Amino acid sequence: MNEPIVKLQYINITKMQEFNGSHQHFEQMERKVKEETKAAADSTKKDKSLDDTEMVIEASEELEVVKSFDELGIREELIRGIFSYGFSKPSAVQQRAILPITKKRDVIVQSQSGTGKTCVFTVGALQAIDLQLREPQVLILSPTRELAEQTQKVCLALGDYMQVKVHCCIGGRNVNEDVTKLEHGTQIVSGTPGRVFDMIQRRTLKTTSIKMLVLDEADEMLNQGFKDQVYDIYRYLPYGTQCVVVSATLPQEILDMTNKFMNDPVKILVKRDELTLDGIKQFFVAVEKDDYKFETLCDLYDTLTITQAVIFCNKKSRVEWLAKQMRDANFTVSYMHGSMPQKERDAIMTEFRAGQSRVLITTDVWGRGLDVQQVSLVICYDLPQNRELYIHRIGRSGRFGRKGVAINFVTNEDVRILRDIEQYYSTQIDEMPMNVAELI
Ligand SMILES: Nc1ncnc2c1ncn2[C@@H]1O[C@H](COP(=O)(O)OP(=O)(O)OP(=O)(O)O)[C@@H](O)[C@H]1O
Repeated sequence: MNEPIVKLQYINITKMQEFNGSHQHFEQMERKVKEETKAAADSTKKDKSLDDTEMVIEASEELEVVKSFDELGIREELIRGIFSYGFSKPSAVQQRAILPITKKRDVIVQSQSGTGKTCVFTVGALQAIDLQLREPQVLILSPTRELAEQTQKVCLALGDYMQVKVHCCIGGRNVNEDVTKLEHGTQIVSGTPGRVFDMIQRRTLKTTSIKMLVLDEADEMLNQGFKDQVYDIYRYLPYGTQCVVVSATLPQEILDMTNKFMNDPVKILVKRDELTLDGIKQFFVAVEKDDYKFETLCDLYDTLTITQAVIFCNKKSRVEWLAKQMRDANFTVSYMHGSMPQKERDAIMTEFRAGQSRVLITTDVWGRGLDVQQVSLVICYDLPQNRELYIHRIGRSGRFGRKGVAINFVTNEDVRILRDIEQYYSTQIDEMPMNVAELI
């Protein structure tokens, strides 16, 4: 299908330009620099805008660019929620993608990791619901329980002034809790496909009033592991349900699949050679053999703890093994994977989000969507098993314009895989410099 592609390019506007070189503004500039230094030090502050980062977005049609949240035409209480959450200005993707969702169009939203896609669909969802109606009206599906929970929290925070009821419907939790919440006024459901489908089949989750389906991390949701479940759920939704599909990576075969359930969607896409962010520096360490990785990691421990770090392994058993090795060598690390009891997973997430643990060893259960702004270093102890995962893993650092560093441990056999990733995304992965700590 040949669709017109409108290319919108946003070039860096330097801070100096804002002041136009005028001496009268010197004091103002000095104040601004001071303010910015303070803001940079407070890395949890959420007032940065990705609008002044170079971004290339491709859209399937001319899109209105809405430069402020006020201009979106959304409900007053929602605007209040957005501002009190700390968002002052929409990012590039938010400026383009929220409006078509509020106009009830089907939308495919791709943008680099950490650029604010969650806000796009949560604002869309919160605007869509009828607050008088105490029934599920929006269903948001995510591939992991932690991500579904994070999304629920963002919905609740942005919808703080709307008295909205948002339920997180995920496996590993008591079914009775779902039953109570779903039967008592839930308006937005954020969940994982297995439990959501279970609740639909039990008729606990009523689908008759659902008007919007969001597939977050859509390429993962439409992959073999989840596809059938997602289609099963889709069959229960009312005809004409609006559909929003979101991810940092959307390979062509996934875009092709969306034709089956989307109606003339607005497509906001990013070319693969624009997908890696300049703010995330990518490196490799040549370790020759797998046996040498552990020592390399120990050498890097001080660097890991400068802020927070996530270390990715490809297998759960490997996560456990590595955590034990590190602990035996007297390093403090926490670890998490998908076969741990949910209570334990929750506790580890809470600890890591609070900064009480600084180094997390994990699998790709942590690869997608999870947002901890303090993470500035990602280590691929094992290289990821596909190209998409690489983008998602490194995107756990450098959130919303912050600096990030990704370090890949590469054995002789891995070199080819890393070069393939480098070529595929037209990006640069250099040998790790000695002063890597300074980049964090
Ligand atoms: N307009 C904004 N102003 C300030 N901070 C924002 C804004 N929008 C989003 N953020 C923050 O940016 C961070 C990244 O946002 P989010 O998790 O939505 O990214 P994402 O694009 O969904 O990433 P991923 O591809 O990894 O899922 C979050 O901490 C969020 O609170």
